Amino acid sequence: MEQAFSKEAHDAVGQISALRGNVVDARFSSPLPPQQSQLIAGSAGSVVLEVQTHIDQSTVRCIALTPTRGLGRGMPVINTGQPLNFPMGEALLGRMLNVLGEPIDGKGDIAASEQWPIYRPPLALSLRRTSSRIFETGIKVIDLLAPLEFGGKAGMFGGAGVGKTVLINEMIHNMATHYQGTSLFCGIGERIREAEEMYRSMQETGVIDHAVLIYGQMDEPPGARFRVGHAALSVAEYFREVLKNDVLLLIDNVFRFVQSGTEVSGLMGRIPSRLGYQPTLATELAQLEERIASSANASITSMQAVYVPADDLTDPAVVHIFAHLSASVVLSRKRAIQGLYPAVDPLASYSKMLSPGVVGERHYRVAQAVRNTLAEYEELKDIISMLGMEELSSTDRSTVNKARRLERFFTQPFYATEQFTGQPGKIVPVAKTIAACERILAGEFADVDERALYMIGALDET
Ligand SMILES: Nc1ncnc2c1ncn2[C@@H]1O[C@H](COP(=O)(O)OP(=O)(O)OP(=O)(O)O)[C@@H](O)[C@H]1O
Repeated sequence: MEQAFSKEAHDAVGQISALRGNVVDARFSSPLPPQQSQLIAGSAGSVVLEVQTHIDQSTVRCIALTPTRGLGRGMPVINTGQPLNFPMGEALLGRMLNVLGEPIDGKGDIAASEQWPIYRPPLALSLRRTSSRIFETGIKVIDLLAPLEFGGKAGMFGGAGVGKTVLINEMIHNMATHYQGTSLFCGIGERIREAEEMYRSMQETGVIDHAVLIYGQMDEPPGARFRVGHAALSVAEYFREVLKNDVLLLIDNVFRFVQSGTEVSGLMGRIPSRLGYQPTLATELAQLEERIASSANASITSMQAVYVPADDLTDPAVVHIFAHLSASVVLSRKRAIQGLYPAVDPLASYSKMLSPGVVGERHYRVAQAVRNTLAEYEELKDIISMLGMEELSSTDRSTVNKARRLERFFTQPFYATEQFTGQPGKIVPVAKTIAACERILAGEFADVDERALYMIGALDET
């Protein structure tokens, strides 16, 4: 039976009874620490453990949040009597922390105003607020075909190396110019180098003054990667509820959260479910995603990179993530290979905001026409590859002509890639994108070389 955290249990000392890598069993003679309790062990309490299950009347099984080097059987374990806590306060701004709330930017201690547990119940439905505002990104293809919801959850889906991280970095950059709230970046299980790069680029653009970065990267134990998302959510909730700031929560990468859950589940000896995923996948994901919500005080808008294993959009983890989002931007390898960056697949991407009531009649009409043209082109591709363009009717030829120009117009130079493309980034207001697409659809550029539309910003720059 689940017990509550209690003060009496505080400082109760147990003993390590078994140790297998990141899994530690500890025996207590006093009441067992409840699930999610934080235990400390090792010299100077350097090893942090979290209780996962009770395996019998006197033993708990824990997962380590820090490396377990130096631990051994018979060593003492101290029950802190509480779950993992994270420092909160304005002092977090401009800082980079790990899952335990320790600074990792070498800038000294953080003067926190209070400590919050990393697990908090999701906001009650009656307290949630939704809006039908659009979160404009300045990226043409996203704003037109998969507009993001202000206070909603958006996903950037893609296989390895198709541009998810670049896209998230670009959004961080674009927001610096027009977003007033706090940015919270949560790195889960990605490369350590990426954390460094992001910190540096945020310093350069000045975004860092309004940002908090929290990392559990690929070199950390699965327990740390599994819990870092919850720590970031508590910080987001603190900024929303206490400081009443709008929060932009960027997560790179949510798939790694699911994956760390799989590792933890395997370590705990649970029998895997479909494709080796943990049987608790849906619950674990919902516990994280459901906390991302907006209240009357302020909003949390989230953008999440989602790695798609083997480019398979039917992977169970990916399918579960899709279900939580109000906008899904799908990146395609085919487009990336053609150099059509950002490699957004216009037909697979989706947003529930794309309705006339939200974006307006004109935007909706243009987006539908663009989609139809691109879908027709997709269907004609087989015929073209077998018989050539000459065999197409003049109407079909005109469709292909427009679709190819639209595809090129949807490419866009990014600030995030400026160093290696040598091309300065461009932000395009959605109104200009709509007007440009109308002109392309009307056939105004039929005789213009399609390359003239490649990697430009707005049309008036050509
Ligand atoms: N908008 C873009 N413009 C030009 N090149 C790009 C763009 N987006 C991505 N690329 C190229 O693709 C590479 C991989 O991008 P990125 O690191 O964002 O991929 P990813 O999907 O996050 O990969 P991973 O899953 O491995 O983390 C970049 O280093 C760059 O060469």
